[in-house]
Amino acid sequence: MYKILTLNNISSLGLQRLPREDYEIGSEISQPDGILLRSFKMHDMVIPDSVKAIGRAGAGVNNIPVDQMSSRGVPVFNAPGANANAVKELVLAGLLMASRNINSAMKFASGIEGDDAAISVAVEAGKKNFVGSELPSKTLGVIGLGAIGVRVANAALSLGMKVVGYDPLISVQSAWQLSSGVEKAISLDHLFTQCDAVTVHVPLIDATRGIVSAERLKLMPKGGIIVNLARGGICDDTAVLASLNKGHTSTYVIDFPTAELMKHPKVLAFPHLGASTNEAEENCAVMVADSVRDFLDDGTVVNAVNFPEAFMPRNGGTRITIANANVPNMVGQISTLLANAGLNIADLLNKSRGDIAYTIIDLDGDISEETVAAIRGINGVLSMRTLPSKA
Ligand SMILES: NC(=O)C1=CN([C@@H]2O[C@H](COP(=O)(O)OP(=O)(O)OC[C@H]3O[C@@H](n4cnc5c(N)ncnc54)[C@H](O)[C@@H]3O)[C@@H](O)[C@H]2O)C=CC1
Ligand SMILES: O=C(O)CCC(=O)C(=O)O
Repeated sequence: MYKILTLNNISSLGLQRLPREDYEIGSEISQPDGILLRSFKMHDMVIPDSVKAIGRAGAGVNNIPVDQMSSRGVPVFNAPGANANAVKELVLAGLLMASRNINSAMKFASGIEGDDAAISVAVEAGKKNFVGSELPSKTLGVIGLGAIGVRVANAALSLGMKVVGYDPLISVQSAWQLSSGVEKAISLDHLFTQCDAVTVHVPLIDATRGIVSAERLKLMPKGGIIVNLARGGICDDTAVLASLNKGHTSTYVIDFPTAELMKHPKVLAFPHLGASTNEAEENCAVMVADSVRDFLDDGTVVNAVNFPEAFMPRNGGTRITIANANVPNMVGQISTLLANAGLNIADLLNKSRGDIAYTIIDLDGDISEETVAAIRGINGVLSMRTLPSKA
Protein backbone atom coordinates (compact mmCIF):
# COMPACT_ATOMS: atom_id res chain seq x y z
CA MET A 1 0.00 0.00 0.00
CA TYR A 2 1.43 3.40 -1.00
CA LYS A 3 0.57 6.54 0.95
CA ILE A 4 -0.06 9.79 -0.94
CA LEU A 5 -0.13 13.16 0.81
CA THR A 6 -2.09 15.91 -0.94
CA LEU A 7 -1.01 19.49 -0.17
CA ASN A 8 -3.72 21.14 -2.28
CA ASN A 9 -7.09 20.10 -3.65
CA ILE A 10 -6.42 17.70 -6.49
CA SER A 11 -9.23 16.95 -8.97
CA SER A 12 -11.02 13.74 -8.04
CA LEU A 13 -10.59 12.52 -11.62
CA GLY A 14 -6.84 12.46 -10.98
CA LEU A 15 -7.11 10.82 -7.58
CA GLN A 16 -9.28 8.10 -9.13
CA ARG A 17 -6.22 7.04 -11.14
CA LEU A 18 -4.71 5.76 -7.88
CA PRO A 19 -6.63 2.56 -7.02
CA ARG A 20 -7.74 2.57 -3.38
CA GLU A 21 -6.71 -1.04 -2.87
CA ASP A 22 -3.11 0.06 -3.45
CA TYR A 23 -3.16 3.76 -2.50
CA GLU A 24 -4.14 5.57 0.68
CA ILE A 25 -4.66 9.27 -0.08
CA GLY A 26 -5.19 12.18 2.29
CA SER A 27 -4.15 15.63 3.40
CA GLU A 28 -3.02 14.49 6.87
CA ILE A 29 -0.94 11.44 5.94
CA SER A 30 2.35 10.86 7.73
CA GLN A 31 5.39 9.18 6.18
CA PRO A 32 3.98 9.46 2.64
CA ASP A 33 5.52 7.69 -0.35
CA GLY A 34 4.31 10.39 -2.70
CA ILE A 35 3.14 14.00 -2.55
CA LEU A 36 0.61 15.60 -4.90
CA LEU A 37 0.26 19.38 -4.94
CA ARG A 38 -0.53 22.45 -6.97
CA SER A 39 0.79 25.80 -5.74
CA PHE A 40 1.60 24.85 -2.11
CA LYS A 41 5.01 26.33 -1.22
CA MET A 42 7.16 23.38 -0.19
CA HIS A 43 10.38 25.31 0.35
CA ASP A 44 9.81 25.75 4.09
CA MET A 45 8.44 22.28 4.64
CA VAL A 46 10.40 19.36 6.08
CA ILE A 47 9.93 16.70 3.43
CA PRO A 48 9.95 13.25 5.08
CA ASP A 49 12.60 10.72 4.01
CA SER A 50 9.78 8.35 3.10
CA VAL A 51 8.92 10.49 0.02
CA LYS A 52 9.83 8.77 -3.23
CA ALA A 53 8.04 11.01 -5.74
CA ILE A 54 6.47 14.46 -5.95
CA GLY A 55 3.76 15.32 -8.47
CA ARG A 56 2.91 18.93 -9.35
CA ALA A 57 -0.54 19.08 -10.92
CA GLY A 58 0.49 21.97 -13.13
CA ALA A 59 3.45 23.40 -15.02
CA GLY A 60 5.54 25.62 -12.74
CA VAL A 61 7.76 23.92 -10.14
CA ASN A 62 9.26 27.00 -8.50
CA ASN A 63 7.25 26.14 -5.34
CA ILE A 64 9.14 22.83 -4.98
CA PRO A 65 12.76 22.39 -3.82
CA VAL A 66 13.70 20.51 -6.99
CA ASP A 67 17.46 20.63 -6.35
CA GLN A 68 17.03 19.18 -2.87
CA MET A 69 14.85 16.40 -4.29
CA SER A 70 17.41 15.68 -7.02
CA SER A 71 20.13 15.31 -4.40
CA ARG A 72 17.89 12.80 -2.61
CA GLY A 73 17.21 10.93 -5.85
CA VAL A 74 13.51 11.84 -5.79
CA PRO A 75 11.81 12.66 -9.10
CA VAL A 76 9.56 15.72 -9.35
CA PHE A 77 6.83 15.28 -11.96
CA ASN A 78 4.70 18.00 -13.57
CA ALA A 79 1.96 18.08 -16.18
CA PRO A 80 3.45 19.74 -19.26
CA GLY A 81 0.85 21.44 -21.43
CA ALA A 82 -2.10 20.14 -19.41
CA ASN A 83 -3.30 23.63 -18.44
CA ALA A 84 -1.89 25.53 -21.43
CA ASN A 85 -5.21 26.16 -23.16
CA ALA A 86 -6.71 27.56 -19.95
CA VAL A 87 -3.85 30.04 -19.59
CA LYS A 88 -3.98 30.97 -23.27
CA GLU A 89 -7.66 31.87 -22.93
CA LEU A 90 -7.04 34.10 -19.91
CA VAL A 91 -4.17 35.84 -21.71
CA LEU A 92 -6.51 36.63 -24.60
CA ALA A 93 -9.15 37.80 -22.12
CA GLY A 94 -6.56 40.05 -20.45
CA LEU A 95 -5.43 41.50 -23.78
CA LEU A 96 -9.01 42.22 -24.79
CA MET A 97 -9.89 43.68 -21.38
CA ALA A 98 -6.88 45.97 -21.62
CA SER A 99 -7.26 47.08 -25.21
CA ARG A 100 -11.02 47.75 -24.86
CA ASN A 101 -10.80 49.31 -21.34
CA ILE A 102 -13.37 46.77 -20.23
CA ASN A 103 -12.64 46.92 -16.51
CA SER A 104 -12.94 50.72 -16.20
CA ALA A 105 -15.93 50.76 -18.52
CA MET A 106 -17.76 48.17 -16.43
CA LYS A 107 -16.97 50.06 -13.23
CA PHE A 108 -18.37 53.21 -14.85
CA ALA A 109 -21.52 51.37 -15.99
CA SER A 110 -22.16 49.80 -12.61
CA GLY A 111 -21.82 53.21 -10.93
CA ILE A 112 -24.49 54.92 -13.01
CA GLU A 113 -27.64 55.79 -11.06
CA GLY A 114 -31.13 56.83 -12.09
CA ASP A 115 -34.00 55.48 -14.17
CA ASP A 116 -33.59 53.79 -17.56
CA ALA A 117 -33.70 57.06 -19.44
CA ALA A 118 -31.02 58.59 -17.20
CA ILE A 119 -28.86 55.50 -17.53
CA SER A 120 -29.15 55.64 -21.32
CA VAL A 121 -28.07 59.29 -21.36
CA ALA A 122 -25.14 58.62 -19.03
CA VAL A 123 -24.04 55.57 -21.06
CA GLU A 124 -24.00 57.45 -24.35
CA ALA A 125 -22.23 60.44 -22.79
CA GLY A 126 -19.68 58.37 -20.87
CA LYS A 127 -18.63 55.76 -23.41
CA LYS A 128 -16.25 58.15 -25.17
CA ASN A 129 -13.95 57.80 -22.16
CA PHE A 130 -13.42 54.11 -22.88
CA VAL A 131 -12.66 54.05 -26.59
CA GLY A 132 -10.27 51.18 -27.20
CA SER A 133 -8.29 49.76 -30.06
CA GLU A 134 -8.58 46.53 -32.01
CA LEU A 135 -6.09 43.70 -31.86
CA PRO A 136 -5.25 43.52 -35.60
CA SER A 137 -3.68 46.97 -35.39
CA LYS A 138 -1.24 45.74 -32.74
CA THR A 139 1.95 43.70 -32.44
CA LEU A 140 2.19 41.14 -29.63
CA GLY A 141 5.52 39.96 -28.24
CA VAL A 142 5.51 36.47 -26.73
CA ILE A 143 8.44 35.65 -24.45
CA GLY A 144 8.77 31.91 -23.94
CA LEU A 145 7.42 29.66 -26.68
CA GLY A 146 6.58 26.53 -24.72
CA ALA A 147 3.19 24.91 -24.26
CA ILE A 148 1.45 28.19 -23.37
CA GLY A 149 3.50 30.67 -25.41
CA VAL A 150 2.98 28.74 -28.66
CA ARG A 151 -0.78 28.59 -28.12
CA VAL A 152 -0.91 32.31 -27.29
CA ALA A 153 1.20 33.23 -30.32
CA ASN A 154 -0.88 31.12 -32.72
CA ALA A 155 -4.16 32.39 -31.29
CA ALA A 156 -3.06 36.03 -31.48
CA LEU A 157 -2.07 35.52 -35.12
CA SER A 158 -5.48 34.09 -35.88
CA LEU A 159 -7.06 37.17 -34.28
CA GLY A 160 -5.15 39.27 -36.80
CA MET A 161 -2.30 40.50 -34.60
CA LYS A 162 1.28 40.65 -35.78
CA VAL A 163 3.21 38.33 -33.44
CA VAL A 164 6.89 38.36 -32.53
CA GLY A 165 8.31 35.52 -30.41
CA TYR A 166 11.45 35.03 -28.35
CA ASP A 167 12.72 31.74 -26.94
CA PRO A 168 16.39 30.83 -27.38
CA LEU A 169 15.69 27.41 -25.82
CA ILE A 170 12.61 26.51 -27.88
CA SER A 171 12.00 22.74 -28.04
CA VAL A 172 11.65 20.90 -31.33
CA GLN A 173 8.04 20.06 -30.44
CA SER A 174 7.18 23.72 -29.85
CA ALA A 175 8.94 24.74 -33.06
CA TRP A 176 6.76 22.25 -34.97
CA GLN A 177 3.60 23.65 -33.36
CA LEU A 178 4.43 27.33 -33.79
CA SER A 179 2.77 28.98 -36.76
CA SER A 180 5.23 30.09 -39.44
CA GLY A 181 3.56 33.50 -39.28
CA VAL A 182 5.21 34.22 -35.92
CA GLU A 183 8.29 36.37 -36.43
CA LYS A 184 11.47 35.67 -34.52
CA ALA A 185 12.97 38.37 -32.31
CA ILE A 186 16.75 38.26 -32.30
CA SER A 187 16.91 39.52 -28.72
CA LEU A 188 14.59 40.58 -25.92
CA ASP A 189 15.39 44.23 -26.60
CA HIS A 190 14.49 43.68 -30.26
CA LEU A 191 11.13 42.25 -29.18
CA PHE A 192 10.27 45.13 -26.84
CA THR A 193 11.12 47.71 -29.49
CA GLN A 194 8.55 46.27 -31.87
CA CYS A 195 5.66 45.35 -29.59
CA ASP A 196 2.53 47.16 -28.39
CA ALA A 197 1.82 44.32 -25.98
CA VAL A 198 4.18 41.81 -24.37
CA THR A 199 3.18 38.58 -22.64
CA VAL A 200 5.58 36.35 -20.67
CA HIS A 201 5.40 32.55 -20.62
CA VAL A 202 8.69 31.47 -19.08
CA PRO A 203 9.39 29.68 -15.79
CA LEU A 204 10.58 31.81 -12.88
CA ILE A 205 14.29 31.01 -12.70
CA ASP A 206 17.38 33.18 -12.18
CA ALA A 207 17.64 33.85 -15.92
CA THR A 208 14.06 35.11 -16.19
CA ARG A 209 13.75 37.12 -12.98
CA GLY A 210 13.09 40.77 -13.85
CA ILE A 211 13.35 40.32 -17.63
CA VAL A 212 10.58 42.87 -18.05
CA SER A 213 12.72 45.72 -16.74
CA ALA A 214 12.61 49.52 -16.65
CA GLU A 215 15.03 49.70 -19.59
CA ARG A 216 12.99 47.31 -21.72
CA LEU A 217 9.67 49.00 -20.90
CA LYS A 218 11.15 52.24 -22.25
CA LEU A 219 11.85 50.48 -25.58
CA MET A 220 8.13 49.86 -26.10
CA PRO A 221 5.90 52.34 -27.88
CA LYS A 222 3.78 54.53 -25.59
CA GLY A 223 0.55 52.89 -24.46
CA GLY A 224 1.95 49.36 -24.23
CA ILE A 225 0.31 46.46 -22.40
CA ILE A 226 2.22 43.98 -20.24
CA VAL A 227 0.69 40.59 -19.47
CA ASN A 228 2.21 38.35 -16.81
CA LEU A 229 0.30 35.17 -16.14
CA ALA A 230 3.58 33.26 -15.66
CA ARG A 231 4.93 34.19 -12.21
CA GLY A 232 5.42 37.23 -10.01
CA GLY A 233 9.08 38.27 -10.25
CA ILE A 234 9.43 37.81 -14.02
CA CYS A 235 8.38 41.44 -14.44
CA ASP A 236 10.03 44.07 -12.27
CA ASP A 237 6.80 45.28 -10.66
CA THR A 238 8.36 48.52 -9.42
CA ALA A 239 9.47 49.36 -12.96
CA VAL A 240 6.05 48.47 -14.40
CA LEU A 241 4.28 50.64 -11.81
CA ALA A 242 6.62 53.56 -12.59
CA SER A 243 5.90 53.14 -16.29
CA LEU A 244 2.13 53.03 -15.61
CA ASN A 245 2.41 56.19 -13.50
CA LYS A 246 4.28 58.00 -16.28
CA GLY A 247 1.58 56.95 -18.76
CA HIS A 248 4.10 55.08 -20.89
CA THR A 249 2.64 51.63 -20.18
CA SER A 250 -1.16 51.64 -20.33
CA THR A 251 -2.10 48.40 -18.52
CA TYR A 252 -0.46 45.63 -16.50
CA VAL A 253 -2.34 42.33 -16.51
CA ILE A 254 -1.06 40.16 -13.67
CA ASP A 255 -2.09 36.80 -12.19
CA PHE A 256 0.05 37.33 -9.05
CA PRO A 257 -1.28 40.43 -7.28
CA THR A 258 0.53 42.23 -4.49
CA ALA A 259 -0.90 44.88 -2.16
CA GLU A 260 0.69 47.64 -4.24
CA LEU A 261 -0.40 46.25 -7.59
CA MET A 262 -3.98 45.64 -6.52
CA LYS A 263 -4.70 49.24 -5.64
CA HIS A 264 -3.36 50.63 -8.94
CA PRO A 265 -6.12 51.67 -11.37
CA LYS A 266 -4.13 50.55 -14.42
CA VAL A 267 -3.48 47.06 -13.09
CA LEU A 268 -5.83 44.21 -14.00
CA ALA A 269 -5.18 41.74 -11.20
CA PHE A 270 -6.40 38.16 -11.42
CA PRO A 271 -6.20 35.79 -8.41
CA HIS A 272 -3.78 33.23 -9.93
CA LEU A 273 -6.63 32.12 -12.15
CA GLY A 274 -4.74 31.06 -15.27
CA ALA A 275 -5.15 27.31 -14.79
CA SER A 276 -8.44 27.42 -12.93
CA THR A 277 -10.78 25.69 -15.34
CA ASN A 278 -12.41 22.32 -14.73
CA GLU A 279 -10.70 20.99 -17.82
CA ALA A 280 -7.20 22.12 -16.85
CA GLU A 281 -7.55 20.93 -13.25
CA GLU A 282 -8.67 17.50 -14.45
CA ASN A 283 -6.00 17.25 -17.17
CA CYS A 284 -3.22 18.19 -14.74
CA ALA A 285 -4.40 15.86 -11.98
CA VAL A 286 -4.80 12.88 -14.30
CA MET A 287 -1.44 13.42 -15.98
CA VAL A 288 0.52 13.79 -12.78
CA ALA A 289 -1.30 11.01 -10.89
CA ASP A 290 -0.48 8.67 -13.77
CA SER A 291 3.19 9.68 -13.62
CA VAL A 292 3.41 9.18 -9.85
CA ARG A 293 1.60 5.82 -10.02
CA ASP A 294 3.78 4.58 -12.89
CA PHE A 295 6.87 5.54 -10.92
CA LEU A 296 5.76 4.02 -7.63
CA ASP A 297 4.44 0.82 -9.26
CA ASP A 298 7.10 0.22 -11.91
CA GLY A 299 9.88 2.80 -11.59
CA THR A 300 8.82 4.32 -14.92
CA VAL A 301 9.70 8.00 -15.36
CA VAL A 302 7.50 10.18 -17.57
CA ASN A 303 7.27 13.98 -17.32
CA ALA A 304 9.82 14.47 -14.53
CA VAL A 305 11.56 17.85 -14.46
CA ASN A 306 14.74 16.47 -12.90
CA PHE A 307 14.99 12.84 -14.10
CA PRO A 308 15.51 11.31 -17.54
CA GLU A 309 12.55 9.60 -19.19
CA ALA A 310 12.75 5.87 -18.42
CA PHE A 311 10.44 3.05 -19.38
CA MET A 312 11.17 -0.67 -19.53
CA PRO A 313 8.40 -3.29 -19.76
CA ARG A 314 8.21 -5.53 -16.66
CA ASN A 315 9.47 -9.04 -17.32
CA GLY A 316 7.92 -10.52 -14.19
CA GLY A 317 10.94 -10.67 -11.88
CA THR A 318 12.01 -8.41 -9.01
CA ARG A 319 12.82 -4.91 -10.24
CA ILE A 320 15.35 -2.57 -8.67
CA THR A 321 15.67 1.10 -9.56
CA ILE A 322 18.62 3.26 -8.70
CA ALA A 323 19.11 7.02 -9.02
CA ASN A 324 22.71 8.08 -8.83
CA ALA A 325 25.18 10.82 -9.65
CA ASN A 326 25.90 10.79 -13.37
CA VAL A 327 29.53 9.70 -13.09
CA PRO A 328 31.47 6.82 -14.72
CA ASN A 329 31.32 3.20 -13.57
CA MET A 330 28.12 3.33 -11.52
CA VAL A 331 26.39 0.61 -13.58
CA GLY A 332 29.64 -1.38 -13.45
CA GLN A 333 29.73 -1.26 -9.64
CA ILE A 334 26.02 -2.14 -9.36
CA SER A 335 26.25 -5.10 -11.75
CA THR A 336 29.38 -6.39 -9.98
CA LEU A 337 27.51 -6.44 -6.66
CA LEU A 338 24.59 -8.25 -8.31
CA ALA A 339 26.95 -10.78 -9.92
CA ASN A 340 28.71 -11.34 -6.58
CA ALA A 341 25.28 -12.12 -5.09
CA GLY A 342 24.68 -14.66 -7.85
CA LEU A 343 21.90 -12.59 -9.39
CA ASN A 344 21.34 -12.61 -13.13
CA ILE A 345 20.20 -9.39 -14.84
CA ALA A 346 17.21 -10.18 -17.06
CA ASP A 347 16.95 -6.64 -18.44
CA LEU A 348 18.55 -3.27 -17.78
CA LEU A 349 17.89 0.35 -18.77
CA ASN A 350 20.24 3.21 -17.93
CA LYS A 351 19.42 6.84 -18.75
CA SER A 352 20.91 10.12 -17.70
CA ARG A 353 19.92 13.77 -17.60
CA GLY A 354 22.31 16.41 -16.38
CA ASP A 355 23.81 15.36 -13.07
CA ILE A 356 21.41 12.45 -12.53
CA ALA A 357 21.49 8.93 -13.93
CA TYR A 358 18.70 6.43 -13.45
CA THR A 359 18.85 2.68 -13.86
CA ILE A 360 16.09 0.10 -13.97
CA ILE A 361 17.17 -3.54 -13.57
CA ASP A 362 14.94 -6.60 -13.74
CA LEU A 363 16.43 -9.58 -11.90
CA ASP A 364 15.87 -13.28 -12.36
CA GLY A 365 15.81 -13.91 -8.60
CA ASP A 366 15.04 -12.11 -5.34
CA ILE A 367 17.55 -9.61 -4.00
CA SER A 368 18.74 -9.89 -0.38
CA GLU A 369 18.79 -7.07 2.18
CA GLU A 370 22.61 -7.28 2.20
CA THR A 371 22.88 -6.71 -1.56
CA VAL A 372 20.41 -3.82 -1.37
CA ALA A 373 22.47 -2.28 1.44
CA ALA A 374 25.68 -2.77 -0.56
CA ILE A 375 24.21 -1.01 -3.61
CA ARG A 376 22.85 1.81 -1.46
CA GLY A 377 26.36 2.15 -0.03
CA ILE A 378 28.03 2.83 -3.40
CA ASN A 379 29.38 6.36 -3.39
CA GLY A 380 27.09 8.42 -5.65
CA VAL A 381 23.91 6.36 -5.19
CA LEU A 382 21.14 8.80 -4.28
CA SER A 383 18.19 6.46 -3.90
CA MET A 384 17.30 2.85 -4.53
CA ARG A 385 13.99 1.01 -4.61
CA THR A 386 13.08 -2.67 -4.77
CA LEU A 387 9.79 -3.42 -6.52
CA PRO A 388 8.27 -6.84 -6.01
CA SER A 389 7.85 -9.11 -9.00
CA LYS A 390 4.64 -8.74 -10.98
CA ALA A 391 2.69 -11.77 -12.07
N1 LIG B 1 -1.03 31.47 -14.04
C1 LIG B 1 -1.13 30.17 -14.05
O1 LIG B 1 -2.08 29.61 -13.48
C2 LIG B 1 -0.10 29.35 -14.73
C3 LIG B 1 1.18 29.81 -14.87
N2 LIG B 1 2.10 29.04 -15.52
C4 LIG B 1 3.46 29.56 -15.63
O2 LIG B 1 3.81 29.62 -17.01
C5 LIG B 1 5.10 29.09 -17.18
C6 LIG B 1 5.23 28.52 -18.57
O3 LIG B 1 4.37 27.40 -18.69
P1 LIG B 1 4.46 26.43 -19.95
O4 LIG B 1 4.37 27.19 -21.22
O5 LIG B 1 3.47 25.35 -19.70
O6 LIG B 1 5.93 25.87 -19.77
P2 LIG B 1 6.91 25.28 -20.88
O7 LIG B 1 8.01 24.62 -20.14
O8 LIG B 1 6.15 24.49 -21.88
O9 LIG B 1 7.48 26.57 -21.62
C7 LIG B 1 8.41 27.44 -21.06
C8 LIG B 1 9.23 28.02 -22.20
O10 LIG B 1 10.07 29.02 -21.67
C9 LIG B 1 11.28 28.97 -22.40
N3 LIG B 1 12.33 29.66 -21.69
C10 LIG B 1 13.03 29.24 -20.60
N4 LIG B 1 13.93 30.17 -20.25
C11 LIG B 1 13.78 31.20 -21.12
C12 LIG B 1 14.43 32.46 -21.28
N5 LIG B 1 15.40 32.85 -20.45
N6 LIG B 1 14.03 33.27 -22.30
C13 LIG B 1 13.04 32.89 -23.14
N7 LIG B 1 12.41 31.70 -23.05
C14 LIG B 1 12.78 30.87 -22.05
C15 LIG B 1 11.54 27.48 -22.57
O11 LIG B 1 12.44 27.23 -23.65
C16 LIG B 1 10.14 26.97 -22.87
O12 LIG B 1 9.90 26.91 -24.26
C17 LIG B 1 5.24 28.05 -16.05
O13 LIG B 1 6.60 27.84 -15.71
C18 LIG B 1 4.47 28.68 -14.93
O14 LIG B 1 5.32 29.47 -14.14
C19 LIG B 1 1.78 27.83 -16.07
C20 LIG B 1 0.52 27.35 -15.97
C21 LIG B 1 -0.52 28.04 -15.23
O1 LIG C 1 -2.70 24.91 -9.89
C1 LIG C 1 -2.88 26.08 -10.20
O2 LIG C 1 -3.98 26.62 -10.21
C2 LIG C 1 -1.70 26.92 -10.62
C3 LIG C 1 -1.17 26.51 -11.95
C4 LIG C 1 0.18 27.06 -12.19
O3 LIG C 1 0.52 28.13 -11.77
C5 LIG C 1 1.11 26.24 -12.97
O4 LIG C 1 0.68 25.23 -13.54
O5 LIG C 1 2.28 26.63 -13.05
